[in-house]
Amino acid sequence: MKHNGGCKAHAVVNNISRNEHHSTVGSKDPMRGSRKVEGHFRRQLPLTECDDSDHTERIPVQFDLIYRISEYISFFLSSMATQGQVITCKAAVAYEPNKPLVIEDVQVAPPQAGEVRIKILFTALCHTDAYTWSGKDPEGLFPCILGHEAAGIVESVGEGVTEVQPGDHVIPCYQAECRECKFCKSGKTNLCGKVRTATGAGVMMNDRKSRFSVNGKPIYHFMGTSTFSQYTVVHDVSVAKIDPQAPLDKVCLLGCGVPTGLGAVWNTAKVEPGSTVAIFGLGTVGLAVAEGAKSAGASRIIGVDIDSKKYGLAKNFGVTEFVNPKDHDKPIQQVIVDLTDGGVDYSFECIGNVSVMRAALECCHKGWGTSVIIGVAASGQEISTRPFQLVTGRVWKGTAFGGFKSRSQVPWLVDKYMKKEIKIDEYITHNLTFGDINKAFDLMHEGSCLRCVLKLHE
Ligand SMILES: NC(=O)C1=CN([C@@H]2O[C@H](COP(=O)(O)OP(=O)(O)OC[C@H]3O[C@@H](n4cnc5c(N)ncnc54)[C@H](O)[C@@H]3O)[C@@H](O)[C@H]2O)C=CC1
Ligand SMILES: N[C@@H](CCC(=O)N[C@@H](CSC=O)C(=O)NCC(=O)O)C(=O)O
Ligand SMILES: [Zn+2]
Ligand SMILES: [Zn+2]
Repeated sequence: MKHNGGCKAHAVVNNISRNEHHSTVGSKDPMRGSRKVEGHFRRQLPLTECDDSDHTERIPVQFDLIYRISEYISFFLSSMATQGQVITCKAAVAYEPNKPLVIEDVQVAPPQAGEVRIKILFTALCHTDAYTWSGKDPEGLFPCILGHEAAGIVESVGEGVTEVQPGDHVIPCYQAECRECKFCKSGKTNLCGKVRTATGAGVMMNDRKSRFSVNGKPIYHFMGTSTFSQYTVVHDVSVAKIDPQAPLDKVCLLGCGVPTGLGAVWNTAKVEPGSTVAIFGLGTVGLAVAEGAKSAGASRIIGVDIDSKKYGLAKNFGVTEFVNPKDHDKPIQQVIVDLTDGGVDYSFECIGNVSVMRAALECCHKGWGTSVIIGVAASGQEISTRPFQLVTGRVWKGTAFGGFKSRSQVPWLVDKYMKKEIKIDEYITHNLTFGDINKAFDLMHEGSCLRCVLKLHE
């Protein structure tokens, strides 16, 4: 007799089926159906139908456990062979601003004290990677290995690392959390000061040197993560250990864009039920703001984008109305003020355009409206408005990683995804292999691409 969905084992079967289905959407994965001992492939095991007897109901659970143990042993043995050694692997090197990334053999040194070497299995591309690659980031250094939205497995750890070990499934976090510095202890911010000077300078804290090189020439790290590499080295305070059952080809998105949008609403703005919200820019970050606002009970969620095609998609994330500034002669802030009886309660800038940041502030309601800057603007750009806008009660804020404390809260976000309480799959519009990374950047500039996930190992 076929299962009817009521048993515990069936829940596991459903979970596996769901992940298997989504992992293949839009993908021509030659590994599909194989038993590759890595991340989400574990889910692609053939499952026998379960029936109502206790015996057959337990089969998928036991199978899953056995597979997890064998996966762990296999990974442990392979990492024994590489621990303490330089690993030569493929990485995408950005040699100069805007010049195509070059996939080549890179030497990755072993982790030193307080460092973790991670085998990156999947990485997505974020607009900030393109921003730094464009040469407009004042902290941008070349040659470097970009990438900061990824998931992988710990290969080896340096001296003194206690919170992760080889085999752990992890998400590298560009925003560290040491729990000891004055930022971490303040309880007022998710920013951490422990390794920030090093990550901004493209090196590791210990010796202020890079762990990456090509034929002896150092290559800079980026954002303390450098996930466009099959192996990377990060500080231990920048590693979130996650549920090993989570599909790494999905939860890699929890390294940046999705938490940023959700957290901007939940942590930074603290949107209340019934609030009105305007979102400028409906890319992944803006759509995650919409998702967060919907879950917070916002009554109206107005999406603003110069690409009208975004509206159809945005409705699925909670956007209730859409405005294209190109359809109006009036300034966009005036359009929104007129639509909302004096302005919205909260607005979010998710583009990185300083003129739009001004509009986002000025479309907020007098007396209490709060605008949150999320977008990253180019070097030399500055924001401006009449101080009267603030004198009359509007509040201007900004957010990094949505105010989430990375090591503590990324695992919580993974659990929320596993419980289907937050979306991830819906943001993934494209899946490509690592060799197609330059094509993935081209796609990013097309309106139809939200997130493109790259598979780093065949
Ligand atoms: N503060 C933080 O922690 C983070 C900031 N970011 C930044 O957030 C921004 C958004 O990132 P993504 O969603 O990945 O980018 P995206 O490029 O996918 O989305 C931007 C959207 O803005 C729209 N747009 C462009 N110009 C516009 C204008 N003048 N008016 C209205 N809409 C306009 C585009 O059509 C697009 O839909 C970027 O600047 C990125 O660097 C990203 C992640 C974290
Ligand atoms: N390097 C840039 C600033 C880039 C920036 O603002 N980064 C965001 C994250 S963007 C992710 O996609 C951030 O969290 N900033 C806080 C931080 O400590 O870096 C510049 O110098 O302008
Ligand atoms: Zn990002
Ligand atoms: Zn800290």
